[in-house]
Amino acid sequence: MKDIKKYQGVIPAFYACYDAEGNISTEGVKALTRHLIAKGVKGVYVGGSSGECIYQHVDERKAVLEAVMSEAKGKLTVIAHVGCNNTADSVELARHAESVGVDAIASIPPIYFHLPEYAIAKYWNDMSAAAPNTEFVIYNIPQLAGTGLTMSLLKEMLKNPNVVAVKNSSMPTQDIQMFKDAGIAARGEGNFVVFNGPDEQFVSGRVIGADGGIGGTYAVMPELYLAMNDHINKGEIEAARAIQYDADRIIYKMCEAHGNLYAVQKEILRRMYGLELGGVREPMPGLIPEDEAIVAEAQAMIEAAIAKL
Ligand SMILES: CC(=O)N[C@H](C=O)[C@@H](O)[C@H](O)[C@H](O)CO
Ligand SMILES: CC(=O)C(=O)O
Repeated sequence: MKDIKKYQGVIPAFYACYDAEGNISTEGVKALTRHLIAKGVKGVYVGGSSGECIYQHVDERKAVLEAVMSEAKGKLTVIAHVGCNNTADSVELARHAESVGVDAIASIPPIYFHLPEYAIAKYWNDMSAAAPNTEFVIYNIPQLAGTGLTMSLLKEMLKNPNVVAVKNSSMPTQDIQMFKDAGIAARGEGNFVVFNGPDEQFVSGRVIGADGGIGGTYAVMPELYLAMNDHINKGEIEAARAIQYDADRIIYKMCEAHGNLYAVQKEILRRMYGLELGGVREPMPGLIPEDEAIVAEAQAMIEAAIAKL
């Protein structure tokens, strides 16, 4: 691990940014990047679930990453999720990500077919080989990917020296401990990172050993996660927990909408900051008029929680 510090902290998952026609808006991407820099986050996780990666073409994903890099270079840690559902496209994105100078690449396992572990390892290692000077982050999100990271697969991946981290989105926080322990056993203290995935348990994840967090709701309320992180660093667990409860209530409220969570969050960013990031790509459901009250309520809850800090 060259520099563990760049992974310690709050790393929002970047939202897909579209124009009114549903095409990629590089202006939106740049504006969101500048917005997050101004909020003081540690980095961004580009092209993951929140980036609607599985609904975007390879060329679109390259354009998004280039637009992020044009604003973020030297200011943010950039982790580019490059997984596609076939190896060739993933390898192409990995090579491209290294060429634009990201800090790390990341990938989910292959989805739909439940492939043997040796095939998953080869898929990840092929991407990593296409970005040989770039660190690699395993994205474990079994409830969506359909395949979970096992200890044997992690041990196999640790043979690749570029594998420096797991972004863990499984729900048991115990998984963070197990992955961290195995990583440190192989690499030594300070040389392996685990990111907390579920935003609803950011505090728990950090307390059990996550070095930082990557999350889909950080970008809409970074102040809350930055404050939780500061409190944890100071050992102020009760204060961190109180903010976690606020964040969780806000997440549950946003999830009440008919429209997808990402659509709700982009609409809130539009209302709070004038950021024009568009909607979500089908088949994800967009907002409907009945969502108006939920969006307004969630925005008010975010503003109230920030005002309490
Ligand atoms: C399953 C899923 O999408 N997990 C995300 C990443 O880990 C989280 O950041 C969620 O978006 C967040 O916790 C809201 O439920
Ligand atoms: C939430 C998250 O980490 C992602 O968008 O991939």
